[in-house]
Amino acid sequence: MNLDQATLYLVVTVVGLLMAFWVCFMAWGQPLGHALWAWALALLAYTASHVFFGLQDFLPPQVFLIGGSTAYAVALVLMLQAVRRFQGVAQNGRWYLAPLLLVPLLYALLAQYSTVRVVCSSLIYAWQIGLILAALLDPSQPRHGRGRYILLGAFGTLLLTLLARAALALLGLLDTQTLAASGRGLGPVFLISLCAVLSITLGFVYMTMERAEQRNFELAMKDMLTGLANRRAIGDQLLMTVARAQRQGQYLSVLMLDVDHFKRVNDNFGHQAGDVVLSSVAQTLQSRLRAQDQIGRFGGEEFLAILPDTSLEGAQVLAEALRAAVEATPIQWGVHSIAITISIGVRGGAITGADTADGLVAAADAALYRAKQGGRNRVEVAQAAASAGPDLPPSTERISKA
Ligand SMILES: Nc1nc2c(ncn2[C@@H]2O[C@H](COP(=O)(O)OP(=O)(O)OP(=O)(O)O)[C@@H](O)[C@H]2O)c(=O)[nH]1
Repeated sequence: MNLDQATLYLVVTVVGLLMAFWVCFMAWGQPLGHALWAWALALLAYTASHVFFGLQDFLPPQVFLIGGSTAYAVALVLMLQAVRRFQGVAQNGRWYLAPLLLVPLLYALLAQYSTVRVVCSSLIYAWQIGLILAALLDPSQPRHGRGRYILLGAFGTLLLTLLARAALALLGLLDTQTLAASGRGLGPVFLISLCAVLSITLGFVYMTMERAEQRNFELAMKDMLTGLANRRAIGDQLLMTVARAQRQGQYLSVLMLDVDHFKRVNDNFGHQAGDVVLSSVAQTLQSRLRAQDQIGRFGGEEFLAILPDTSLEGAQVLAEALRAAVEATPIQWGVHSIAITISIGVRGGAITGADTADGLVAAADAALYRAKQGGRNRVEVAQAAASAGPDLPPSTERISKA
């Protein structure tokens, strides 16, 4: 492919600088350790490598080849760092920095062996990209997100291009002498490299935005202390589940759970201990629910569990199991073992068209109230009339007003 080299390098340089500028713009206001800053630096190094090659008519061959190749290795090191910073994980060992030494040495020491240099440099870059791909495929990291797939595709293409370059050079199908003397003939490689760098930058920015969106969603819907759904999220969930149960004529049970004498925990051991107790109780409860069940923090030390397709008897058995599990799991706080119990109100069974989310919660709440009155650490079932409301607690519109 005959491409005007000067134009190509100019395009790559301008596009590289523009992308670096936009990534800096997005990173503005973030701490310097933020992944976007590392990515912006990577783009600058990538651009610098093409500036070196673009100045090939004005620089001695050794200078533009060593400078350009080393800057490219720097760009890949920084991209790996950016991915690891994004993941909040440190890269193991220091081996990933080796190309910063190997590449210039390769070009300085093996000046006359152009084929060896092209093959070795391609393999070194391919190894660097392999490290980035391994980081992206790290099983300890979340495996979803379209940005990650864009990065995998683009880095994968780049890796195959470099391996093909090494293979062609080895087979004598690439004129490495001309490459070494002038850098000419690199056109197709740089064109693919430009497309790949555009794609991976798009993928990286997209990945960052996806995570910001996910964090915002979690902030809006999750209780930060316990990690459970917050009141709004569990309320929304209940509205949807009630509508579905009514449509499909299914059972639906609701549990209202409240930690007994929680104020004493705060008073005796401090607020921090109270927080630990709450998150530990939340974990115990959640670990005993089925996948289809939902639980959320409804108030200070109060939890709401939604049990779709569950009869009253089933809900009673589960409530008793939850009560026993919390009682059997004292919470360690320094040298203290804090014994915790919960009281549970159950509203279970068939749902009619007249039932509402507020009504179910109010009925479970009334049953909880009786469990507290009855001595705590017990399960009480809502009476049939409870949802009509004779002995309901003051606020009976706890979902629709949430
Ligand atoms: N540590 C901590 N305490 C909380 C949190 N939210 C609410 N509380 C406290 O929970 C306590 C609830 O006290 P009460 O409503 O009297 O209930 P209780 O002591 O559990 O008594 P019963 O429910 O009647 O058994 C209050 O002291 C609140 O300050 C929280 O997020 N962290």
